[in-house]
Formats: sequence, C-alpha cells, structure tokens
Amino acid sequence: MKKPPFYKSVQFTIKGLLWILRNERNFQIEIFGLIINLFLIVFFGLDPFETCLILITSFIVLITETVNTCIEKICDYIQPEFDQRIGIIKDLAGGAVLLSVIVSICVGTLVYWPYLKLFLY
Ligand SMILES: Nc1ncnc2c1ncn2[C@@H]1O[C@H](COP(=O)(O)OP(=O)(O)OP(=O)(O)O)[C@@H](O)[C@H]1O
Repeated sequence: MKKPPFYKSVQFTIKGLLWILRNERNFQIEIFGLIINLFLIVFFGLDPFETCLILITSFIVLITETVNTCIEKICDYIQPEFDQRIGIIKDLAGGAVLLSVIVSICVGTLVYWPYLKLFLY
C-alpha cells in the first residue's frame, strides 16, 4: 500500500482522537480532568516545573486510555466470544490506565497541596 502524504496521516490521527472523544466515556472524563487541571494551573499560578508535571501526568492518562481502547477494539475484533485469554489482556490494558491515574493523583496531590493550604487557611 502506498504511504499517504504527511498531512493525510495527521488527518487520520485527528480522526482517531475525535472518534475516542465522541465514543469513550472514560476518555471524556479524563479530558474533563485535564480541563480542570488547566484551570487550576492558571488559578494557582503554578511555576513551569509544576505545570509540566501536571500536564505530563494528565497526558499519560489520556495516552494509556487511548492505547487501552485500541487493545479492547483489537480483542473484540479477533475474539468477539468469551475467552479467558482475552479477558486477561483487557484486564492488563485496564491496569495500565489505573496505574497512570494513580500516579497522576499522587503528583496532583503533591503539587496542589501547598497552594490549597495557602488558599484554605
Ligand atoms: N471477550 C472477552 N472474554 C473474556 N473476558 C472479557 C471479554 N470481553 C471483556 N471481558 C472482561 O470484561 C472487562 C471489561 O471489558 P470491556 O471490553 O467491556 O471493557 P470496558 O468496560 O469498555 O473497559 P474500559 O472501562 O477500560 O474501557 C475486561 O477487563 C475483561 O475482564
């Protein structure tokens, strides 16, 4: 198959991201989380290092969710019936999302806590 031009490849990837945004509830929730983080970054005036930490961990969650959805789609395509091996593959992919969410909560707590303390007391 002939390789599409670069701008076409970019169009395909944007199509993929729009698809996941329209169809996957977890991805929508995580995008909402990113929007809240963007608001908090501006509200608390985080420094560049803290901003990078929050953005990197937020995007790691979105990336793992995208890969998880991709793995689920492949699994459903190759084995629509119940299969224990498919079950463990999907559980592992879901586990990767959970790990990324845990690290983003830890980083978020460490970064925001000093600002929250100042804001509350
Ligand atoms: N074909 C299958 N065979 C065996 N177990 C399956 C199969 N499909 C799904 N499962 C089990 O059900 C769980 C949920 O799978 P499903 O495809 O519904 O993902 P989901 O609910 O959309 O997950 P996520 O919230 O991560 O998007 C899997 O983690 C797995 O344990």
